[in-house]
Amino acid sequence: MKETREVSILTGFLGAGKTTLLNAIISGKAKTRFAIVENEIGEESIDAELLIKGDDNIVELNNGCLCCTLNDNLYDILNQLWLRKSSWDHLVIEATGIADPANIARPFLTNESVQESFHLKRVICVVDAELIEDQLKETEVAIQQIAFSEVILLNKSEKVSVAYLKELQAILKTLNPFAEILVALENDFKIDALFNRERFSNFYSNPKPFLTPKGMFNLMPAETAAAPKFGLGNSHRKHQHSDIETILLRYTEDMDIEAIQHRMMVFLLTQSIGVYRIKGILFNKNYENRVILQTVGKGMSVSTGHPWEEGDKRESKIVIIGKRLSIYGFDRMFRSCLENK
Ligand SMILES: Nc1nc2c(ncn2[C@@H]2O[C@H](COP(=O)(O)OP(=O)(O)OP(=O)(O)O)[C@@H](O)[C@H]2O)c(=O)[nH]1
Repeated sequence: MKETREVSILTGFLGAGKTTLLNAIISGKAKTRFAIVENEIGEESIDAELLIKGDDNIVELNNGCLCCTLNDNLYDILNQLWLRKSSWDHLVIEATGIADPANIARPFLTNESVQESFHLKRVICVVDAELIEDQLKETEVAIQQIAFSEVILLNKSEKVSVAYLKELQAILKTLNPFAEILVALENDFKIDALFNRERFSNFYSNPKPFLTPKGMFNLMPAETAAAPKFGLGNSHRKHQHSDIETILLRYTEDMDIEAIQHRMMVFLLTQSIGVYRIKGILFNKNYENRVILQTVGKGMSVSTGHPWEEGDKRESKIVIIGKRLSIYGFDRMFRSCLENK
């Protein structure tokens, strides 16, 4: 029998907890050797810096969202991974937070040569229990992600009441009655249960959401306007099939870590409408490690990242994802947090 490798696709809206789950998978299923494809919207990798480093084959794919540029890149990566298949057992593809997983799954469901070697076992959707209702109202892709998955992992459940959690499960069931819904409690991701579930054999490759309650979701039309370019090294991009855009800012000067936390707190409370996600790797020469700044909705976290090694390019990189973003405004805000500005 021909050798094959199993594949899981990890989907879920921006900030739901995909990378956090991936870290738990990598460290929790010690006997399985994972190959990981990390797809990011911006052209700069931030998530790879947030992953636990190990012997795993981690491939970063940051020159486009896999779901809209599908894509010689994925075929190249599958070929490369196949050549070194003796070093891994299971492939996990982490989609971007705004990807339609059906598009990523398509080659595994329709391309015979891919199917000969790679077996798509499941699509796992991580859901932010606190924010998903708003996300469902604002973006169609949040519905597509839930509708296409075999397993829905209701994450950040400690942030909502038990009664609301039940209500939420009923809403998710209307979007996808076939999926198994697991509730992650206090970072217990139920990894074995996640990996028990397999694809339904009769599931077609481009589903519409089931029984979407009429009038419940106000879906935004997609825009296709070209994004303006800004400055050296900074960029402003639009996802090809939605009005969600990305800004990347870089600074080589020392970032004042206290100042940026304070500034971000005020920003999140007063000005953050339309900003879904901010991820920053911050540099300050007085810190031996990278400082990781993240926001999801109005929540913010600051943590310690990997140490700076010799040869690393020492700079702060900040990615902002949302709608109708002003690169000038964000640049001004982050510049005001630089030391010796
Ligand atoms: N309170 C709480 N925070 C969590 C939980 N899981 C993840 N987070 C936090 O949520 C933020 C986003 O988590 P990520 O794992 O980076 O989310 P993601 O889905 O990979 O985000 P994108 O790459 O932007 O799509 C981080 O600050 C995490 O620490 C949880 O169960 N509870």
